[in-house]
Amino acid sequence: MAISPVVVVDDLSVTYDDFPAVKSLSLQVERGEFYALLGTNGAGKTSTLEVMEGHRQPSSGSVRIFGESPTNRREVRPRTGIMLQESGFSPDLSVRESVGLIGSLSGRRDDVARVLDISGLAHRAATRVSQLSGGEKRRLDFATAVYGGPELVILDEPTTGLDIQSRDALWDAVDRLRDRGSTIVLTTHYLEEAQQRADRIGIMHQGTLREEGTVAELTQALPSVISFSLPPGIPEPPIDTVRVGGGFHVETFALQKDLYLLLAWAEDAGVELQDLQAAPTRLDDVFRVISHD
Ligand SMILES: Nc1ncnc2c1ncn2[C@@H]1O[C@H](COP(=O)(O)OP(=O)(O)OP(=O)(O)O)[C@@H](O)[C@H]1O
Repeated sequence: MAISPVVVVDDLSVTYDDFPAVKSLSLQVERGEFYALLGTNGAGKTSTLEVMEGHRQPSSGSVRIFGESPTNRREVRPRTGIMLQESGFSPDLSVRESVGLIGSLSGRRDDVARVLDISGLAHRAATRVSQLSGGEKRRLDFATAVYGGPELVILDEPTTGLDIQSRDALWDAVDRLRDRGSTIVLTTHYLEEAQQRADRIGIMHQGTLREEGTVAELTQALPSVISFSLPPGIPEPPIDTVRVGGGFHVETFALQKDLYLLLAWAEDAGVELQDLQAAPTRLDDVFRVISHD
């Protein structure tokens, strides 16, 4: 029997007054998959996630989570952990009490001390929420989302405002959830996080999904770049170059072959290639092309 996708977004539109924020968006996230939804500011990512979370009604189209409407809280909530961009905690509760309370409302079970530990909040367990720093509040958001190891975890810009150690700790915790089979939906403006971790990436711009695929699929349409400088008086190498500033760029779909040609020429001519760099196409490059208009 085929396993149905965990998230199905079908022809979704979200309109605010007359403004179309999400336009006919369709995507699916399979069980165990890590899906990153990327896009420019205002592309419609949060609006899409809010419908997935059951916090917003679609203007048209539909979203199904585990085959159910996201507003069917009894079915969906115990299986879904959500880290919003902003969430409301009672300022007078301690961190331990907040995780225990919100965790138990999810209908899942867990050991509060364990959750505090993986979220980097063990040393703040007795601190009141009102006394947490911005980064510590993000960790608390994360703690409540991963409480009980939900089957689906939705993370809306989870690492914004976190220092590098906290980011590493957060991704370690997400890796452990994935090892146990959880499905992850992420939005982030840190493209390298998506490039390193996501199985598939969707790139939104102005309300529509412009591209979708693995990192390899998304980057293959754009060339890799070799860049270098030459000492004065040296003739140009026998491959197509573009002058950029004081140096040269080679745009290529055959990185290994062209790099070899360049290095062989430099070796034969006794030329030192200065500032040599050979970079495969990055997600940033794809993102820039898509979000140009
Ligand atoms: N409640 C609202 N009322 C009116 N317009 C809204 C509302 N919420 C969002 N918008 C508009 O809808 C568009 C999409 O917003 P959304 O927050 O979904 O984008 P986003 O991709 O998450 O952006 P960012 O990366 O900046 O968080 C934006 O132009 C935003 O101004």
